Amino acid sequence: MTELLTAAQMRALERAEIESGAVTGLALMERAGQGVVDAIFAQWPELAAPLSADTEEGAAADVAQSRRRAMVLCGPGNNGGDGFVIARMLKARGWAVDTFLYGDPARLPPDARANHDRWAAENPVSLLVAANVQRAPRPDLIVDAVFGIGLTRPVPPEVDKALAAGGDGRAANLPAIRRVAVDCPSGLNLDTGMVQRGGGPVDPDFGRWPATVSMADLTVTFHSPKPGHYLGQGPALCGVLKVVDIGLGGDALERGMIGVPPDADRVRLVEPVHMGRPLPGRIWPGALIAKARHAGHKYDHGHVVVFAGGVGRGGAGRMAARAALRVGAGLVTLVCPPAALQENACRLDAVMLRAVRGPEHLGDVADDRVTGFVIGPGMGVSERTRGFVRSVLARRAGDRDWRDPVVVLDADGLSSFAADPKSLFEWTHARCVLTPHDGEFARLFPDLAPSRRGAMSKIDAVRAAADRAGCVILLKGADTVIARPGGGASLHAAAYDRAAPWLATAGAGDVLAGLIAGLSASGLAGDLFNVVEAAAWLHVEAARSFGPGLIAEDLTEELPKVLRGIGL
Ligand SMILES: NC(=O)C1=CN([C@@H]2O[C@H](COP(=O)(O)OP(=O)(O)OC[C@H]3O[C@@H](n4cnc5c(N)ncnc54)[C@H](O)[C@@H]3O)[C@@H](O)[C@H]2O)[C@@H](O)CC1
Ligand SMILES: [K+]
Repeated sequence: MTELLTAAQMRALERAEIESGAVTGLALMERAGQGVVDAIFAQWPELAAPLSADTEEGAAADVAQSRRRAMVLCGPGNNGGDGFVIARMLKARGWAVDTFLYGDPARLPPDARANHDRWAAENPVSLLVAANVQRAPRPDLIVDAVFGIGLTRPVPPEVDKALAAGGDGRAANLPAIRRVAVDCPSGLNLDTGMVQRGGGPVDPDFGRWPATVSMADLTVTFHSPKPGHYLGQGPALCGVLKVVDIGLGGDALERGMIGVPPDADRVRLVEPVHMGRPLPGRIWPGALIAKARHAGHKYDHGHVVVFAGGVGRGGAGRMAARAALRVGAGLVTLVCPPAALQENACRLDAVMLRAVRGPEHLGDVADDRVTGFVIGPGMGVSERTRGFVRSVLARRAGDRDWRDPVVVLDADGLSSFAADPKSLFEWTHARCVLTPHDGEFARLFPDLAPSRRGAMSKIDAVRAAADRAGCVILLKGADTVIARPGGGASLHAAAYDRAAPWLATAGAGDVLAGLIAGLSASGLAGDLFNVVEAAAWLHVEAARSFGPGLIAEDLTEELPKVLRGIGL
């Protein structure tokens, strides 16, 4: 899986490399600039040719001259330094380049200053304000090198206006201006994926500090992607994301990345990739699917018990149960209130069915061979639900360690504790997985909800929640974050070429809960955190495989195809 580095980790890596004498900051900046230029021509090969009046694009632009033109917008830090390298390289390829700088050249950091001075010795540099940008000739390409990982506060209105002025589509009949962002579209926080909304002065044109960022068509980042490329607004703003190698070390970073949970201070992207290379699916996530590796009795693959709601509310539980069975649990039992027995009996075959009156009767149906529970979907917010949750969480290790059942708590199993989350956390344990969506998360961890957590990233919020609950937490979303107590975290992004918009459908979360329970049910399953990662990946893979028109039931039925597709 790919390591995601925070701004601080990226800086530390760069500093260590420079201090070791392996490379200079100036050399890194040169490689960064080269990487962006290479990525531009890889993305838009047509830009490598001079603009010609013979082409449709050239005719539309009514070209006065055939030279391609770039507008390079530079900021006050090393991101701006990259911009001056890119300006020089494009000019060397025959481009006309207009450069703009926000801030005082004398205050640029040394490497950026060196590249600015080298450029400014032969070329004019204008102040980065909207009026100057608007006056400049229309470019083929805008390079946004204003702020990168060094962004510390909202983008000032004058810079925001200047950034917007560059791409305001002045002539609607002209071909689009391509926009490349260096490290990130300026204003995007790469630790959080958020565009900071300021509480600062009111600008007459923009109102309060603008919370907009000009979207890029292509974003080129260095060494490793950052969490903000995948979290929150990141994917919508970055366009296509390219990561370029600038020769920083860090091979050791992926130590132990397969089969073990991430280090406490690390975040990784859940994907079948190791050290930058694709992994065969049968190795990951295939190796975590016990049934694919070991023959055995149905009990060897675990027994999952899923709780269903009352009359007319059983669909969620049934979908979770079927998903658990499909993904490999040896047997699955749905338990429901007696009144709902007939309804469920009409809908189930391979999934077994038992009626249970209340928590005190749970022992009648769930013996110590039960290896996993799913509790919450469709159950309703009630004292009855709380009672079942407590009685399930109280069942700890049987005679064999692996019989220590995994408990997946979702939906009403979580919301039932909104009034007193602490009374849930007294019971949650290391074999427990909470799978809230944003609303359920806010109910259990109000101080960690987006509206209250301030500058804290979603990843750090889920880490704090996992510490508090003492168990694995998966916070659902297009940017799904998984964290465990102690700090290790993963991000699963249904974004870029893994976008899965059809997954935003009722019941999809119930299927995910079932997948987690089904995958972890076997005594041969891997570490629980890794299994949760695999479930999140398979869930999105099934959605992508089915495609448009997906509803939750389809996820489970698509799973065999996905499993075959990864080589099982
Ligand atoms: N760290 C690394 O390993 C490398 C970094 N490189 C480039 O350097 C960048 C990081 O450089 P820096 O750390 O200098 O950071 P930036 O260039 O992103 O920005 C820092 C500067 O912007 C100012 N600033 C931040 N937010 C502001 C705001 N809202 N309004 C006005 N000013 C604001 C800061 O005071 C500082 O002067 C990366 O994004 C990347 O483009 C590359 O050259 C290659 C290697
Ligand atoms: K930028």
